Amino acid sequence: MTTSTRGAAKAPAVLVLEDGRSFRGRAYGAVGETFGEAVFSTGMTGYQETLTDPSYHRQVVVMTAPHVGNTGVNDEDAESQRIWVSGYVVRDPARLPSNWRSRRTLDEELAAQGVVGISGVDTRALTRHLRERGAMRVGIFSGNAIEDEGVLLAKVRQAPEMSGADLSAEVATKEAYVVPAIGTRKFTVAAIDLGIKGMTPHRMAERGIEVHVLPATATLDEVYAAGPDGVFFSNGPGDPSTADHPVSLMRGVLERKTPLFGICFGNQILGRALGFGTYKLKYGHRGINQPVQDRTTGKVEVTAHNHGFAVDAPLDKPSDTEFGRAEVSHVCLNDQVVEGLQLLDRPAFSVQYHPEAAAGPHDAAYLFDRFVSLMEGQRA
Ligand SMILES: NC(=O)CC[C@H](N)C(=O)O
Repeated sequence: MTTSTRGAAKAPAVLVLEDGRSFRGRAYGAVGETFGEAVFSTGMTGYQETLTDPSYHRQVVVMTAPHVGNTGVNDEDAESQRIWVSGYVVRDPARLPSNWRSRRTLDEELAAQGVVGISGVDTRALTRHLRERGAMRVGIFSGNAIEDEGVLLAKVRQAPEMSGADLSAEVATKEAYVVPAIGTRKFTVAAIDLGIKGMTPHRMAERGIEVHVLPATATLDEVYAAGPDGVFFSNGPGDPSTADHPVSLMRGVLERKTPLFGICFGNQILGRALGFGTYKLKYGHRGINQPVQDRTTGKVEVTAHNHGFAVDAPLDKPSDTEFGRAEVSHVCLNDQVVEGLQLLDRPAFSVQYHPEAAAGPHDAAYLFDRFVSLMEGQRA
């Protein structure tokens, strides 16, 4: 669908939203056409981690930071083997990246991986539009892909929606693999890969955890084959209302009372496993500066987010669920969205945001320590 052309940064490009609004600019990265859900990220740094986060599969990411690409692309910061965003929208790309770790320009990297982008867009105007109208489908067209806007709009309206999309299996590992503990191995964790970011097993390994990363399709027997002290459910793309297999897998883990931790998609899956609903946010939370309150301590942390869906659970009091009492442990202070869940009668909790902090502030690193405490508690 896309053709990558080196040095074609000057080709004209157009971005067309499904409600008919369009923005003109220049090609950035590959030249061709692409579609996805238009979402915006407010992170001022960490574009390489964003681009390679599998949770962005089928999304066209709009950067509110006006300058992107300043530190180029290095060989250390990718969160997975490839770029997952389906398109990239920036205002003013760096003409000359500068960083001691930089190996190539972002423009070159996007082109090499066939990712169609657009530059020269008033990304703040586009973001305000998405905030008012909500996340929606979008197409980016450049070079020969540019046609009459009515034709382009019809193509955008034929692209698949994010609601109802079941995407984990498209991004997750096909084969199980092990991330060894750093130093002495203290615990073994089975991590269900629904689109896991590389930093997540690393944060566990730093705490003496040997992480057995398993495909999204893993069975309960496969989960327990590693003899895990705990089970982890990762972040991932798509609509949590479609994640029936991970939900039933998690219910099996909850029944056995094995310590359980979930991040982002994993939080939505815990919500569903407990009988709560999930819903689509108007435009989601994406960036590295979202204020969240840990209601168990009252502390506020500044956190990294990337979610378009959320759990619908009562904030005011614990709920009685099939697995005992559950409460909302964390809440976003911008909009009161549920950002964490915990069970009061079993060793299980999850957060909607990203304590692995890649990119982002490290305020929430304590959550990995909480997981370790749960596993220690189970041994005592
Ligand atoms: N980062 C994630 O795990 C995202 C979860 C889910 N796909 C959402 O958009 O809400």
